[in-house]
Amino acid sequence: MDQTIVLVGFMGVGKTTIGQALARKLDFQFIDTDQRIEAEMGMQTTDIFRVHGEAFFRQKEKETITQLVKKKKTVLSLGGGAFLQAAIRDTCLQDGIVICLSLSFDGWKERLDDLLPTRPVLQGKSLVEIEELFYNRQAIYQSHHKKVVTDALTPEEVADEIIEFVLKKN
Ligand SMILES: Nc1ncnc2c1ncn2[C@@H]1O[C@H](COP(=O)(O)OP(=O)(O)O)[C@@H](O)[C@H]1O
Ligand SMILES: O=C(O)C1=C[C@@H](OP(=O)(O)O)[C@@H](O)[C@H](O)C1
Ligand SMILES: [Mg+2]
Repeated sequence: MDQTIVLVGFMGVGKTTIGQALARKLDFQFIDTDQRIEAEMGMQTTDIFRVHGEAFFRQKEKETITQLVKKKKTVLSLGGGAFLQAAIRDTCLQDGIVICLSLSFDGWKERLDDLLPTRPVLQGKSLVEIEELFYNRQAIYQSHHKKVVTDALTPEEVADEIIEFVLKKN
């Protein structure tokens, strides 16, 4: 099993945290596409959105993911908006094993205060608007090979469930 494992799901669900645990357990390279874009631009995501705009970020996201998904023995954690683009969904489903991380809105709400400062998409929105975004976004995450509900699991346990799936699949 050497295919790239792609983690998708709404912001704050745990893609970056679980991706790191998963890569360590599999001895795969870990790449977070937001961190990759931030390093390349020398700016935080929030500043990229503010200075260059969301369309610019989405274009960078597409270029970055299209290239990285071709790698082997890699865990690729995407940003929560990446699957808005059909081209990203298609390339990830074709070249990678796509794992959708899912969390209830009640569970997610507990993380809101931690997420607000670093997630530009949440800024200036009321809780009702955020809840609407949470549910509206769910449709794009239905493109996957496997879904893991993470509410009652630690990052390590989620990683173990993903490993069980990918080993069975191959
Ligand atoms: N399974 C989990 N249980 C509890 N907290 C978690 C879990 N996964 C992630 N977190 C916490 O949720 C927050 C967002 O995690 P992060 O990995 O940045 O999400 P994402 O990359 O999907 O936006 C962090 O504070 C992280 O520690
Ligand atoms: O959902 C989104 O549109 C975004 C999610 C973020 O990543 P996380 O899902 O890792 O928070 C990051 O890519 C950017 O702030 C936009
Ligand atoms: Mg992340």
